[in-house]
Amino acid sequence: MSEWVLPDEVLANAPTCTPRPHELADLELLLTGAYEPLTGFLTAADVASVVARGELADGRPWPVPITLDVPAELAARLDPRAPRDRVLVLTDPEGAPVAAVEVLEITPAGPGSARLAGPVRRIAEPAHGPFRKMRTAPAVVRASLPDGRVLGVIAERPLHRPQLAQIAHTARALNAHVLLLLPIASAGPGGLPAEALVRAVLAARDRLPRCTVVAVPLAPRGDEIRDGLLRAKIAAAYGVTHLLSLGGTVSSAGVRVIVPRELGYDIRDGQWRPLDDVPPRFRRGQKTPAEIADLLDRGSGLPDWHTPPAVAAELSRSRPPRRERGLVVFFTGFSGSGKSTIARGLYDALAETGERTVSLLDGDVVRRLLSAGLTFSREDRDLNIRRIGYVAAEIARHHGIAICCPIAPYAATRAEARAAAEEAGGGFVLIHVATPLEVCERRDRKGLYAKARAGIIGSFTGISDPYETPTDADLSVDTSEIGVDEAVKQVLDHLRDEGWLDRRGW
Ligand SMILES: Nc1ncnc2c1ncn2[C@@H]1O[C@H](COP(=O)(O)OS(=O)(=O)O)[C@@H](OP(=O)(O)O)[C@H]1O
Ligand SMILES: Nc1ncnc2c1ncn2[C@@H]1O[C@H](COP(=O)(O)OP(=O)(O)O)[C@@H](O)[C@H]1O
Repeated sequence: MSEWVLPDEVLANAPTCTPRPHELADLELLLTGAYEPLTGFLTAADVASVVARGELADGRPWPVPITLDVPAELAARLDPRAPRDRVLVLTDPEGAPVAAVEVLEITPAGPGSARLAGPVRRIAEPAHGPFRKMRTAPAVVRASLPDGRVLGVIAERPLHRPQLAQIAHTARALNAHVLLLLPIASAGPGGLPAEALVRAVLAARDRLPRCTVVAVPLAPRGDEIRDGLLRAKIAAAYGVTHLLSLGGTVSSAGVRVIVPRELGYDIRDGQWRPLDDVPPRFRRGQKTPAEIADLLDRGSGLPDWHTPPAVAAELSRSRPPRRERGLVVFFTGFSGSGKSTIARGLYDALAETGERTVSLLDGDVVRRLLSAGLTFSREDRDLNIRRIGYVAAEIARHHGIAICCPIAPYAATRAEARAAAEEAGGGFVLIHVATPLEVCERRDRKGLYAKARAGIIGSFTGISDPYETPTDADLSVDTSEIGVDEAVKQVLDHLRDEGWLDRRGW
């Protein structure tokens, strides 16, 4: 790492900041040497050069900008020209100091934000984070590897039988030691939490050749090619000579990339072998991630021929069947469209079966208690929906069903409610009660449309205030030509079809 030495009083008086999760992950990779040759966050010249040419300003190849953005008012307290006033202490989310950055450059980075560049130095070993003992530094890993070839495998998804066969075959063919790299910085594809991914991969360990396992705080940045190059660079830092590509793009950056042949399951003898070697009528293919997710959601279990039972058990523990998971049923639509009426019908049906605990976050009750005092301005409507979304997500976290029926006119806030439920491990079913405005206005149960037309009440949804029609509704119900029972039935059928409820009738 860097050579500079800081007096304690400089550190003690330095401002502090908790970087965002992906910046903390980058920080750890900088500190452990996994980002060799980088020693700190990149300067603007380096960033421009990396973006334009995939190399640092001095010409050394580097695929991805590694940057640190902080609030502008914090940056204003730093002076890159004054050695005693240019140190920023970086803390973990609990506020414990982890590292110091010697800020040599400050550039604007969008409204209210500044980008800092400069070398980093470790202050204390990080104390928290799952699988900490597996986060061995690259130099330590390299020293522990046997001589000869090292086959790197970046396990971004759980390892099923075909991948296990590919790893075993390639390791044998190359006569290589296997180094399994487990990305742990963010949830994996399909929302599988990083800890669950690690458990699922480790559940297959007895089916792997002898191997070294390392957890790496590596998160994708969304650019497949550059992400692939970064993965290869990091793998090389850990001592990998050959990298097995298991689906994600892996580009060569000093290591040989092996793209294995696709395998098929041969039902004649229960072996996985190259697809072309198995006649189609005896062949079963690998399941796609979407098919695997669907089997788990329905609670059907993953078949033994495809997935070792220990891996399947770990996966169904982290992604239980939908009928056991929490759920938010979120109705949206104009006033008078039928949201509350259908929601109450759904509530009664679920209460009758006793299958799940159900909470109805009734619009009137919400506005009287949870959101008392809020108006119908955009800000207050958004806050109202955020509060509903928060409570509903907590209900889902504890495996209950929450039924919500606000107008929720803005797509972005509905998306926030969906994200909150999913983050809590629950499902989110958005039901657009798509009854046309004219029908709602004709019903005018509370006389509010008449008042809105007369201008007695302002900002009325559909009349003098916007309603963003959902483009992401899971179900749409128009109540203008069906009765209440039929509307409730459509919702129940959908929830049953999608596996959220038992098929048992009532
Ligand atoms: N300006 C204005 N715009 C829309 N609605 C109004 C307004 N003023 C009062 N009401 C009554 O409040 C109910 C909507 O409240 P919500 O909490 O569902 O609205 S929002 O989701 O926060 O937009 C809604 O009740 P429902 O008919 O049950 O939807 C209206 O009766
Ligand atoms: N199929 C249907 N589903 C729901 N409500 C219906 C249906 N057909 C007619 N209605 C009537 O429409 C009105 C809907 O009002 P409400 O449920 O309070 O709407 P919202 O909660 O969307 O404001 C009620 O008077 C209800 O009886």
